[in-house]
Parts: sequence; structure tokens; C-alpha cells
Amino acid sequence: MSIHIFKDVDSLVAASADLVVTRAQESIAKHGRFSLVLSGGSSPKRLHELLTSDDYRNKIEWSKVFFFFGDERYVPADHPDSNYLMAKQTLFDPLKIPANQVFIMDTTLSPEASASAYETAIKEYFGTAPVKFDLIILGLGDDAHTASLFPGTSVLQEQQALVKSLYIEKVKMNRITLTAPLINQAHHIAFLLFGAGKAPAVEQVLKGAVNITQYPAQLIKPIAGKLEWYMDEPAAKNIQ
Ligand SMILES: O=C(O)[C@H](O)[C@@H](O)[C@H](O)[C@H](O)COP(=O)(O)O
Repeated sequence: MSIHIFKDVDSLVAASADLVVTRAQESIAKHGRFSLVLSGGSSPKRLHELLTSDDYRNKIEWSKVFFFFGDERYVPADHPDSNYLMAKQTLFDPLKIPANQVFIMDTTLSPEASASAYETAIKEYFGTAPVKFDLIILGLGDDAHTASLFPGTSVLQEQQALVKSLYIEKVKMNRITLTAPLINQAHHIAFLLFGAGKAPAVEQVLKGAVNITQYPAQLIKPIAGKLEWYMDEPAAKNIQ
């Protein structure tokens, strides 16, 4: 595990964009395509915007990139809270990514059906190859949740399913999320976060006693892959 701390958000976002470029080029060279799991929430927006900029957009063969989601809010795909909509507006539309390269968590189905349909889609994508995403971008909630692995939820104990749906009382919403066993299979996982508001959660997850029920991001421990944390100084203030 490595922790990268940046003076400002610009250099943090540039470094995370460089990571996406490097992983994309390596994966495409190695197996002809790149599977990228996007994070929800607000923090990834600037990364997406930088990747579509003139400085970066020509560094990746976008026709060989396949996009997945770490989690989704159970809202229509055109709803302002939709993680898909955010990625569509900040990444897919600017890069003109065809729909067949984007694996959406389908919220027109029931939460359970959507979760199992997504698990099937992931398994079909990997076929006989191991279900190991090339790069997973994760965020961190102020309560130390990541994806939709929220404190005190039963999904934290999940060992079999790759994708689960759950109701989150705190946000009064159903969510669909990749599970920790699937996330931890990945070749590369990167947390991307910034702002002083994240500092207590960062401290608890990285320096606190192990308590997965309370700090779900502690669950993220890749089996054979690489784990990196990208944060700014305000978010890292309690671990420096
Ligand atoms: O759908 C979501 O909300 C996310 O996947 C969630 O895990 C997010 O990454 C954190 O809540 C951080 O969100 P911010 O980046 O907005 O602080």
C-alpha cells in the first residue's frame, strides 16, 4: 500500500490522471483492453474532466476502455444523484464513448435484480479470464464508507456475491455496490479524496484500530493487486 499526499487538488488530480493513463496503456498492451471502475460522488469529477482535456485525451485508446461503476444510487439514470449521469456528462459524452463500452447498473430493475444483472454482466465481460478489474477508483465518505459499503451494513460480511443491493437508512436510499471480495480481486485500486472533511475518516481507516463494521474502507485490501491512496494535505492532516 502506498500513500501519495499532494499540496493541492490540481497536482492530486494530475497524478491520478497519470495513473489512469499508465494503467490503461499497460492493460491494453498486455491484454488488449482496459477495465476501469469509476467512483461515484463528487470527488472524481475533476479527474474525469482532466482526462477529457487536450493534455490527456490522446494518451489513451478510448475504444479499448470498458467502464464499470463501483456503486450506484437507486435513482433514474437521468437523475442528478446518478453516478452514471455524472460520468456521462464529465467523461462519456466529451469522449464520445459508445454505449457498448459502458456497463451501467440498471436502476429500472428492482435493486436485487439490478445487482444480479450487473454480476452477470461482469462475469460475461471477463468470460473465462479471472474477474480482476485493471483499475478501480474509490472515494471515501466522511463516515469511512467506500463505494456503497456503509458502516454497520450486512454487505460488509458478504463473501460470495460480486454485486449487492442494500438500503441505506442514513441516506434513505437503495444502493447497488460491488462487494469487497470483488474489489479486492483487482489488479490496482486507488482511493481518490481531498479536503479536510475527510481527515478523520482517513485517520480511522489508515491509523485506527481495525473495525470494519465502523470503518468499511478498511475492508479494501487487494489480494495480489496494488493499493494506492491519493489525497491532498488537508485530508492527510491527521496521518502526517
Ligand atoms: O455513490 C457514492 O456516493 C460513492 O461511490 C461514494 O462511495 C463516494 O465515493 C463517497 O461518498 C465520497 O463522496 P464525495 O466524493 O462526494 O465526497
